[in-house]
Amino acid sequence: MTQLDHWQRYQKYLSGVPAVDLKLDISRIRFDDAWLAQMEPAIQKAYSAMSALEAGAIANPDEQRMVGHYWLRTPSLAPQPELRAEIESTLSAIREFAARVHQLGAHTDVLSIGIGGSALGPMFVADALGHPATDKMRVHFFDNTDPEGIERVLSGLAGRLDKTLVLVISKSGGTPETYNGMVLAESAFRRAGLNFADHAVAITMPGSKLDRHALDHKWLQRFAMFDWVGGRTSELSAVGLLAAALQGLDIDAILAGASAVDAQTRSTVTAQNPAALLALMWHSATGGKGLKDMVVLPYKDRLLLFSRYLQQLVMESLGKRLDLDGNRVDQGISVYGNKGSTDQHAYVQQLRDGVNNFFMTFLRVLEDGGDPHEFEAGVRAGDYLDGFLLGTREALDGNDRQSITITIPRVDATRVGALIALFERAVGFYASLVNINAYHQPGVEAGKKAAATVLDLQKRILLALAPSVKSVETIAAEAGTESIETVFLILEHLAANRRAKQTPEGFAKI
Ligand SMILES: O=P(O)(O)OC[C@H]1O[C@](O)(CO)[C@@H](O)[C@@H]1O
Repeated sequence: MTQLDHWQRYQKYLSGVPAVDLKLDISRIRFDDAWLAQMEPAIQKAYSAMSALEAGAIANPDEQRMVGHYWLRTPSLAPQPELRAEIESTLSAIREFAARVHQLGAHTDVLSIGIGGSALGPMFVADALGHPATDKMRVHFFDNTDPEGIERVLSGLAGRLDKTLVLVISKSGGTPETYNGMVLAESAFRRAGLNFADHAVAITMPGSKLDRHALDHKWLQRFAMFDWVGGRTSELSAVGLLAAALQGLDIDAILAGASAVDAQTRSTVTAQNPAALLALMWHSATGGKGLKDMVVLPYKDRLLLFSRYLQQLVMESLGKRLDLDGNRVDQGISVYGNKGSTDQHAYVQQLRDGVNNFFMTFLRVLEDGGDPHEFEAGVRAGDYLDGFLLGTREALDGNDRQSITITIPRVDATRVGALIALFERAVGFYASLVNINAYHQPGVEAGKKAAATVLDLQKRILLALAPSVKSVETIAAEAGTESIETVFLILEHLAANRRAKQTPEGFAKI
């Protein structure tokens, strides 16, 4: 393809959301008009499915749930007046609560405890939009059950726990990692002579285990999560908005950015629908079978966590064994990436020259910000950054590596909302194209059950341990299992934590 061909193709397929100055360039994916025409009936079907979903259909058939994250930013679209009222009253409660906290000035820090969709969105938004000089409160996260990780965050809050507000976020209200984080936070407050309830806020479904705990212990406040919002699409519910409002971020602009993208991506004219084009490009690049990975490379430090956020949104939504008709399909698209140009000094070598098993999604931010220092005549740090992006895009293309480029003017609240909405809808469209349910996660449930089985086995192993050394095989038999390997691995962990004694012959009680 000549340089003139590139220019013409770029102009021909450029789309975007003018209301938020977002552009989508798909010209470096190798598709043609004939392929687009062939996909048109499938994408029209996806539009119909999406419109039914937005009208309140049971779009998650396995769990018999509506899927309503689009209503969060346009409550007037909610299919029932009670739902609209719930969204609006929760939003008002968030605004009022944050304003009150800021006004009282008693809290300087926020500790957000959650995992998966109850952490990745809040972490991404806090990092993308926060600034130490302007944030009204500092935000910290527990997003795991790693005791050392938790201790590290707590030590960063030492001396300020009395000024720390704790948000415990769990849609289900029963996620073990979040529960453990909550218990460890409670005990840190207790050790500091503080009443945890005076600092604690729950964000969960009404009636959940967490909701009952918060109610029983008279926590400061409870915010509702809705049954019809999935964890990975919950950033624009109380899950993400409360922490953002406390941090002092413009949550109305986040919602407006998302709403603007929603409005445009409801178009059934494919050339004017960037979310549909994105989904179609994923299909073209991966053969509709996940044959290539999605590498997400924002050339902007503030967007570093976007790829992590997208990892859950895309992979938990699209990674499915069965399609909607029950056929085995083993679907999904793998997502990874950090940021440019940093990653050019890490794995981009393989992308350019090695195995061609990916397509790139560049995120380009036009305004540089920061110090306009010129390193040489007319050349600033931001010129290097953009130059590296453009150069890498070209170099990859030159070696038959495909890419998509999304351009925004700056990383601000509007654009962050816009990016979230763009990818949420692209995921929904792609799921329709490959006929899967994007809104359940049966595989994760299996992992949770397996972990519970391991913990249960550990209890029996502890009972089987005695002062005299027993072989692993004996302990396994006494614990009532044939999984000798798992028994050994559990004992190895217990011994490393001085909860069992390991000898060459086996294990004993300490
Ligand atoms: O908000 P919850 O219910 O604690 O769930 C956290 C995460 O766990 C999952 O259910 C699966 O692990 C995610 O889908 C979800 O975002």
